[in-house]
Amino acid sequence: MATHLKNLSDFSNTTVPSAAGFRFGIVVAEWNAEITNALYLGAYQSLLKYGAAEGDIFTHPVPGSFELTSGADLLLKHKELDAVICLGCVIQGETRHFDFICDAVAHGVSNVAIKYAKPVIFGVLTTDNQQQAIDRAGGKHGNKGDEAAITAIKMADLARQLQD
Ligand SMILES: Nc1c(NC[C@H](O)[C@H](O)[C@H](O)CO)[nH]c(=O)[nH]c1=O
Ligand SMILES: CC(=O)[C@@H](O)COP(=O)(O)O
Repeated sequence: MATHLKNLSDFSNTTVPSAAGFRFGIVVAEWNAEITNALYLGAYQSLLKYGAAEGDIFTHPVPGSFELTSGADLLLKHKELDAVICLGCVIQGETRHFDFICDAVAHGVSNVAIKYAKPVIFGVLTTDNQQQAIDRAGGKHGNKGDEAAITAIKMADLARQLQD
């Protein structure tokens, strides 16, 4: 379903488990900071809303979305976490650089998730222009950060259920 048909912050049709006791890493790209800061705010507030403790949320900036993979890997290597949320915003420019970054990050975070058997959430906007990003970072289509946080909670809860 395309985002314009589904608000990224609407979870009225689903059950969100409690986030209490889960430990979350968040890596945030500094590129397009006005967008990624909004994504972070949405994700952080969503984690708290569903019961995560402030002391269980570990946030680290990285230069750009390409470094989200390395950031997630370092967090999982050095900290006991239940999930990592990767937040970034890649906006099409004049060259094909956009394609390479988006592809690298999507595959990269997936590989980190498999490497550590931990949920690593792809909270990265990949847009044609700035307005599309604004619309998905707290604008008319909601906040991708909210969606990423809820996804992290659900996946951490699934992992805990399967461990028991
Ligand atoms: N153009 C965007 C970038 N570019 C930077 C890369 O992510 C990376 O930091 C650089 O290539 C050095 O490795 N990053 C974004 O997050 N968003 C962009 O629109
Ligand atoms: C996604 C990018 O790296 C891009 O915004 C950089 O812009 P350009 O392709 O014009 O160099």
